[in-house]
Amino acid sequence: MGLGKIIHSDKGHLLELIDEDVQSVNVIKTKLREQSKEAVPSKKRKKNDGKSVLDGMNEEDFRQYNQAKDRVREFYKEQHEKQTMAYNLQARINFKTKVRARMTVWDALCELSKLIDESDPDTELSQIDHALQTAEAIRSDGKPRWMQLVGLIHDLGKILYFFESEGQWDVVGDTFPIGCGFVKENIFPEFFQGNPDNSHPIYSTKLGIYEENSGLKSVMISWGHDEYMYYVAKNQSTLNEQALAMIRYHSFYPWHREGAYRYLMSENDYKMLEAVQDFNQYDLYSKGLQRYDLEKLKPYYLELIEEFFPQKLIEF
Ligand SMILES: O[C@H]1[C@H](O)[C@@H](O)[C@H](O)[C@@H](O)[C@H]1O
Ligand SMILES: [Fe+2]
Repeated sequence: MGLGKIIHSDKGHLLELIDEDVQSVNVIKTKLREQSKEAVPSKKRKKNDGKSVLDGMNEEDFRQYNQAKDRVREFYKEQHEKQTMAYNLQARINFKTKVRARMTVWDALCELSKLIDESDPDTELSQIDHALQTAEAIRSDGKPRWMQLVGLIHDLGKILYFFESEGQWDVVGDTFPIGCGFVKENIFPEFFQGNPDNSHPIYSTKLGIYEENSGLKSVMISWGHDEYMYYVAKNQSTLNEQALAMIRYHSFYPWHREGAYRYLMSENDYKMLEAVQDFNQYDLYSKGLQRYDLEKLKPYYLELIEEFFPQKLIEF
């Protein structure tokens, strides 16, 4: 066992050949998690009204950034330093002025099998596994079909990595607002010291370029898979407002988990917050669950995609 088959190149972690090695690492990790669950009775995930496949997952087994590997720290140093207003404006211009690919949602999802997220301390599986785990957890809990689809595609924007990203720092990781002061509720807040916006006369103030409670709709959130996929889905699917909020804000942990940036929120954002928090449990705690067989699940999810994406070929 080892990471011999993961290629570390300037393109980041590419998963080559088969990912059997990675699978076995994850099997061991899951077993260890289960053992430690038995040994130490600790903070179990809060339950909803009914039973959930996530019941019993241990919150403290996830997002332990103080124990995270160097790759995660290094990732966030780069991300926090390079996500500037100037970069974000340019990224949006690039996005709007061209179509990177025309393909089906399913084919795009399959691309994710080549990507391991460097920013994530909780999974070393490829992103297609994570997509299926999230969608299947939502489906097993009997949630609506639109939410199952969100589970499947919430991280689909990570294909940006194969088009025109500068690395993983402008694709993955937790997100935060640009154009106003960075706050301590972000992970590794100390790394913002190296961001030029941190000493900008306006961007470094609490509200920055925004008006109090003017709503997250008008807030620029750091560019990456969430913003990108939000625009793709908003323009080309019939997904509802909650679904689009789940896609846009699911990595905005300082907001949905740590309670920060309330001063930017509108009334309506509180409704969105509830939806995003509901979604987050599936996104985060399903990482400890089993892997699924893509081919077996394909017919179910093809139908689901068709239901909400009227065109077969999507402009990415
Ligand atoms: O939504 C998640 C979350 O923010 C994780 O912390 C991050 O590592 C992933 O890249 C992202 O997809
Ligand atoms: Fe994500």
